[in-house]
Amino acid sequence: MKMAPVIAVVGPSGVGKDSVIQALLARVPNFERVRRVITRPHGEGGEDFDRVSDRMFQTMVQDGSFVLYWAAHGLQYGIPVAITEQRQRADAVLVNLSRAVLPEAQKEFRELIVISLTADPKVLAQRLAVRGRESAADQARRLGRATAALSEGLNHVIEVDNSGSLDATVETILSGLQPERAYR
Ligand SMILES: Nc1ncnc2c1ncn2[C@@H]1O[C@H](COP(=O)(O)OP(=O)(O)O)[C@@H](O)[C@H]1O
Ligand SMILES: O=P(O)(O)OC[C@H]1O[C@H](OP(=O)(O)OP(=O)(O)O)[C@H](O)[C@@H]1O
Repeated sequence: MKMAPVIAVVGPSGVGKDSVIQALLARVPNFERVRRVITRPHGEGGEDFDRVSDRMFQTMVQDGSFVLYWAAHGLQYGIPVAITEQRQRADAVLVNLSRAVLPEAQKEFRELIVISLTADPKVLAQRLAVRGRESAADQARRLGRATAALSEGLNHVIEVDNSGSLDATVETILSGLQPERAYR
């Protein structure tokens, strides 16, 4: 049975994970993205996700609705089991993950490609301010996690600096993926 790779896009808040995922989807026909389940408060938008209460999230954990879940920024995030069906039909499945869950994700998905985005700290601060999803205090807290290092033992990591244009980043990623598969 076909089981396409999972491409985890990771990096600090404001680095451009969602923008890069969207740009890759626009560029490559048979990539899909995972719709995450998040306990994000009403009024805070973001990518296309399923908003649930803390209580509903706990029920979903108990019901086995997630292949992976974690807590960050005072929120809970879950990756639904439907990711398996996506992997059966797509050429790759893109997902925004916490850097902290990558070892677990590699165990779970087996074929995991990590795109680790970086950007100059000043650029990060400016992008969070422009995005304006969180309060200034929350933005500052998010910037505090900016330097978290990736775990050892990840099989396939592509590090890309997204301080420049999104187009340049997407080209770099596509060339990085190129050796194994023809995505263009
Ligand atoms: N290469 C880029 N150049 C300029 N602005 C960018 C770039 N990548 C992302 N942005 C902008 O930075 C902000 C944060 O991007 P986002 O994709 O939400 O990051 P993340 O998901 O990592 O928090 C958004 O306003 C987005 O439009
Ligand atoms: O452990 P870390 O690698 O620091 O990641 C922590 C969380 O930050 C991101 O969330 P989210 O997409 O809600 O926030 P962001 O857009 O501000 O990065 C990411 O998806 C994780 O859930």
